[in-house]
Amino acid sequence: MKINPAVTQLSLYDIVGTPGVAADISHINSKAKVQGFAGPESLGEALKGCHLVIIPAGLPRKPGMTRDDLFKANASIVRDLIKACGEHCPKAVLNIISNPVNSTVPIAAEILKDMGVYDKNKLMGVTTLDVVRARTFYAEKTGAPVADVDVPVIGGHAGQTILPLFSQASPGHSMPEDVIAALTQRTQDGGTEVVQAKAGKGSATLSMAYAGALFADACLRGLNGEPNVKEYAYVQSNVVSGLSFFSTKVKLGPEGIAGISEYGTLNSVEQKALDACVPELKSSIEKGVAFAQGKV
Ligand SMILES: NC(=O)C1=CN([C@@H]2O[C@H](COP(=O)(O)OP(=O)(O)OC[C@H]3O[C@@H](n4cnc5c(N)ncnc54)[C@H](O)[C@@H]3O)[C@@H](O)[C@H]2O)C=CC1
Ligand SMILES: O=C([O-])CC(=O)C(=O)O
Repeated sequence: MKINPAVTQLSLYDIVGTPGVAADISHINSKAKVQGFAGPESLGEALKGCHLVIIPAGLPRKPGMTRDDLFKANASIVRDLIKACGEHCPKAVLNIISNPVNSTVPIAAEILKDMGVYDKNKLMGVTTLDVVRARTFYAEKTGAPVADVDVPVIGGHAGQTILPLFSQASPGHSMPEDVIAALTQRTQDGGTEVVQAKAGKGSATLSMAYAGALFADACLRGLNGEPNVKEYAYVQSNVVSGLSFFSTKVKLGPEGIAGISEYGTLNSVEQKALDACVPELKSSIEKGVAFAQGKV
C-alpha cells in the first residue's frame, strides 16, 4: 500500500518524520510505503496509486484570528490539492486537516463531485485533536489514566462547534456543572491557547502530528480490514437535520467509512450547545460549497 502522508514539507515531517509514528505505521501495515513530495511538479507522481492522502497544507492562525479567517488563504490550497487527488488517486481516502475544517471538507466534496469522482465514504475532516484534548483534560481533572479515558466530541472543528460530551465520558465521574463548563471551554479553546502561546509562530503542529497519526493509523487499520475500527471525524452525514457535514464516531473499513454513529443522549446543556452551533456549522458548510462552485 502506498501512502502519501501529508503532503507539505514541515507538516509531512511532523507527521511521518517522527520516528515513533513512522514505525507505528509500518508495523500496522508492513507493505506501507511513506511517500512525500518535493514540490508541485512532483505532486501527480507522488499521488498516483495512493490509498490514503493526508492534507495539512495551508496557513496556520496568528493570535487574534479565528479558523474562519484562514478561509481566504486555505480554500484555494485545499481546492487545488483535492483536484490533484481527484485526478491522480480518485479512490484514495482523504484526511483533511487544513483549516477551517468546517469549510474545507465541503469544498473538497464539491470539487470531487464536479470531477465525477466523489465518494462520501472516502472524505474525512480530522477532528481527532479535539478528542485528544478532551480526553487529556478529563483525565487531568478526574485522575483517571488518560489511556483509559473516552470522551465523545461531536460537531465541527472551530470554537463553539466543538462539542465534548462529558456526560458520556468513561470512566464516568460526577462533576459540578461549572467544572464541566470549564473543561468544555478548555477543549474548545485548546487550539487558540497554543496559537497564543506560539505568538505568531504557528499553531498546534506537534499535537496535530500526534492526532493526525492516530487518525491515519485508524484509517490504515480499516483499509487493511481490521474489524471495529472507530474514530471521530467530520464527514458527510445526516445525523443532524439541516447539516450535510457533522462529526460523530465513524467506523473505518476497507472502503473508508463503513458506518456513522448517532451521538447518543445529550443532557440539556449539551443539547443547548448543539442547537447553538448548528447555524455556524451550516454557514461554514455553505461558504465552502459556494467557494467550490465559484460563487464567492
Ligand atoms: N484539524 C486540526 O485539528 C488542525 C488543523 N491545523 C491546520 O493545519 C494547517 C497547517 O498548520 P501547521 O502545520 O501548524 O502550519 P505550518 O505553517 O507549520 O505548515 C504548513 C505547511 O503548509 C505548506 N503549504 C503552504 N501552502 C501550500 C500549498 N499551496 N501546497 C502545499 N503545501 C503548502 C507550508 O509550506 C508548510 O509546510 C493550518 O491550516 C492549521 O490551521 C493545525 C492544527 C490542528
Ligand atoms: O487552532 C488552530 O488554529 C489549529 C487547530 O485547528 C487546532 O489546534 O485545533
